[in-house]
Formats: sequence, C-alpha cells, structure tokens
Amino acid sequence: MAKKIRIIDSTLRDGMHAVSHQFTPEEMAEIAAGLDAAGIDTLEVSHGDGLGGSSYNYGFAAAKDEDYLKAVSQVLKNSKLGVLLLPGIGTAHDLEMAAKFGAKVVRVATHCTEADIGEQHIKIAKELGMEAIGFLMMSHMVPPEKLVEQAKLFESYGADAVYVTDSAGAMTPYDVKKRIEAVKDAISVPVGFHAHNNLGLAIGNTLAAIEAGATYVDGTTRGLGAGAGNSQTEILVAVLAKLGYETGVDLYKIMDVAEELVAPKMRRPQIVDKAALSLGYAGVYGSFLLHAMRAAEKFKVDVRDILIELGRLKTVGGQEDMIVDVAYELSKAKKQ
Ligand SMILES: C[C@H](O)CC(=O)C(=O)O
Ligand SMILES: [Mn+2]
Repeated sequence: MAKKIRIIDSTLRDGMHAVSHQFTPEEMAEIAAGLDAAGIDTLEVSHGDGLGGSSYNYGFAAAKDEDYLKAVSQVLKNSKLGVLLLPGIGTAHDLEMAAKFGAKVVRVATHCTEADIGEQHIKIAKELGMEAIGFLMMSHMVPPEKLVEQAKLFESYGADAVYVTDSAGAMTPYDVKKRIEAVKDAISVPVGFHAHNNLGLAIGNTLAAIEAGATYVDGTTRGLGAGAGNSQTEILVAVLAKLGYETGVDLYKIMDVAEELVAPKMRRPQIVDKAALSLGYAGVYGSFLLHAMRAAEKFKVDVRDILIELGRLKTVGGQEDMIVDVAYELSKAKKQ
C-alpha cells in the first residue's frame, strides 16, 4: 500500500511574505478554491507572520485576518482551513476568531528553544476543537537533542503533531535527516517538515525528511514564500507520485493552480538570487529578506553584508528591528 503523505499548502500564508502580505481576500478565495479542487488536505491562510502579524514591525496586510478567513472558508468544500500563530503576535482572542471563521487547524510557531511559550495556545486550540500542531522555527540553530526536548514539550501540551521548521533554508539533507530521525524516535505523534529553498534544497530536504519519517510536509504553489520560497507544491506532488507516495493531490489541477491562478498574482520572481542565497548561507530567518532589501536600499549597503551580519549575531524572528540597526552600523563603518 502506498504510504500517505499529508501536504499542508501555505501559499496563502508563507506566500504572503513574497507579496508583502498584499493578497486581497478575493485573490485568496480564488486560489483557495483551486487548491481545494486539486485535493490539498489543508491550506494555511493569514498574514505571513501569522494571525495578528499585520503591524508596523512585520508590515501591514491588505486586509484583516477575519476577512481572509471568511473569504476562504466560503469556497472550501473538502480542504481543511489552517492558520499559523506565533504566541505574543497572535493572541487567544485571534485563535477564537479563527475558529469562529472555520479554521480547523492551527500551527503554534515558536523559536526552536521556546516551545514553552506555546503551551497556552495549544491547550486553547484543543478546547476549541482544533487540530494543534507545534512548529519549531529556525531548527537549524540547535542540535537534534534540543529539538527532541522541545518536541516532547509540545507533545506534553497536547499537540497533535510537531514540525521541524527550516525557517532560514539553511539545512542540508544531512541536517534534516538527523533532526527528523531524532524527533520521530522521541515522540508518538506525527512529525512534519517545513522547508525553505534558499540553498536550492527545499525539495531534496523535504524528501530527506520523508525518508527519515516525516509524514506531514509543507509546500507552496510556485514556491511562493519568504526568502527563496518553500518547497514548490506542484513539484512535490509530482516527485512524491513518482516515488509511489499518496498525497491525494491531482497533479494537473495543482499545476494549473500554480500557473493560472498564482503566477499572475506574483509581485516578484521567486528565485534563489544573491540575497536569498545569503539567507540560507548565513542561516537568517527567511522573512527578514524584504526588510533587509529595503534597509540595504535606504542605507546604501550590500544586502549580503546585512544578512551575513544578522547571521553572525544569531538573530531570530521578532528581531526585525535589528535589520535597520545593522544596516545603519554598516553604512557608518563604510563612511569612516
Ligand atoms: C512566521 C514564519 O514565517 C513562520 C515560518 O513559516 C517559518 O519559520 O519558516
Ligand atoms: Mn516558512
């Protein structure tokens, strides 16, 4: 029997980073209807930084979370509606609102050493009848043993699955294999993997994760996402079909969603350019990319220097203000 792999498509959440969070609810509804018809199990919707992300720090979205959720939930026939929440950015109130508008799945995303700040939200999600998934961001920054400790915490709070998340697209297949194997051995709920393509390894890393025991994997159509984007859903579907895995997704239909619905709405090409490659090389949070490009422009410094310095400083999500500090310091040093 073919092994089942669950694909969570994040075109309408991680993909929001690539369009500076400017999809409209109507655009989201059109893409969501296509993803649903193609057989996507779960699709994630919100600002790129999750519920409550629309702000000065992360950039304002074109619409409110509830407008996106309302628009998408109206067109879904089979796919589950998911949201992402970073505790502190999103609140319990946001989660209740998402449940009210039809969200059935929440991924509670924390830095890979801070699962404890997700306890309350996992528990609230369970009380609301939602599937709750722990999402350990920037997983390249810590060794497998640390991820195991954090995954166990999520499991102890009642998480239904735990993700190893390569937020910086900094891992090689070997890094992925070690982490997934260790987490898989330590917990009894499913393990997931979320890739970014900054080193051009998103699909390869996702396959390494599956071989190591992950059964939930993420994709975005056209690879739309932070940095160089994510594993491209339509490629993932094709590759997994060739390898004999069952995803439930119709290949032609998902190709058509990517080509006809997503591609025309893209604001910039989703490629591994020098800035995106620097993110993966330096191990920097993918959603820093557009902020760093703007800072490079403003302070007339090389975006690669900003990203390499942010990597050296081991900055993590939530420290977006550091991008401007680093750019400013580099510009001062250049003038001296
Ligand atoms: C808020 C981030 O964009 C979550 C994510 O997709 C990642 O860490 O990667
Ligand atoms: Mn991501």
